[in-house]
Amino acid sequence: MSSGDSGFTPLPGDERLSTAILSDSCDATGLRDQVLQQRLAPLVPGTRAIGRARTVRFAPALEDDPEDPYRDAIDFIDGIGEGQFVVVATDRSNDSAFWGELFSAAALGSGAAGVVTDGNLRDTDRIAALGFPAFSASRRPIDYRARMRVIAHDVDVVLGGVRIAPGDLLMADDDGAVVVPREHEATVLALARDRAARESTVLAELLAGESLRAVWDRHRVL
Ligand SMILES: O=C([O-])CC(=O)C(=O)O
Ligand SMILES: [Mg+2]
Repeated sequence: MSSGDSGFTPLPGDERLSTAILSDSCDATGLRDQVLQQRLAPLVPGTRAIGRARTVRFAPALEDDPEDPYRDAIDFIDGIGEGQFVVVATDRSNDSAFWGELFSAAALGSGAAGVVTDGNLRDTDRIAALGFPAFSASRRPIDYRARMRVIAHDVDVVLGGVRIAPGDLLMADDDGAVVVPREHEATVLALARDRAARESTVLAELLAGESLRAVWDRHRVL
């Protein structure tokens, strides 16, 4: 996908979608390995984000270009479009942070859905204050210059053992993150939307005092 491709536009009711519902819907489609094995936690509990993956890969590097040390990251971030979910793949690096307040501000200004990384974030209190949805393995305040560098963007990456292609649908919340390959998106989303609606009914019936057995037998959804 090029940086200009459109993002994901949620429909009314999509606020009921969750990673659990999308995961169940992937399972029902025969896609049983779409949930990242590593839980990349939101900076702010309760954060959820859904969007199209826009990928970037980092690898170790002991040198940088003192003239323009952030060139590749700047080029990547300036190409972010509405509804894109930034995916920063680092091979689980703890060598540096990869994303902070100012990258978040730029992404937010471009209408990005959020960022997820198997590495570290920094400026975390400030990212939280911006309200930018951010999910990471951990946090560390150290700059990536002359430690790590961008080696590619808009390529397939692997995060938490799951392959993510540019343009795949990605959702993250408190439970973890799920990747829906683009070619299966229509099927999985239709199942997920139906499931979300049925779960709302089930929830209401359970809260009204009906037995789990009666509700399960009627709706076959949990
Ligand atoms: O980790 C970085 O170099 C990026 C950073 O500080 C920011 O976005 O404010
Ligand atoms: Mg910063």
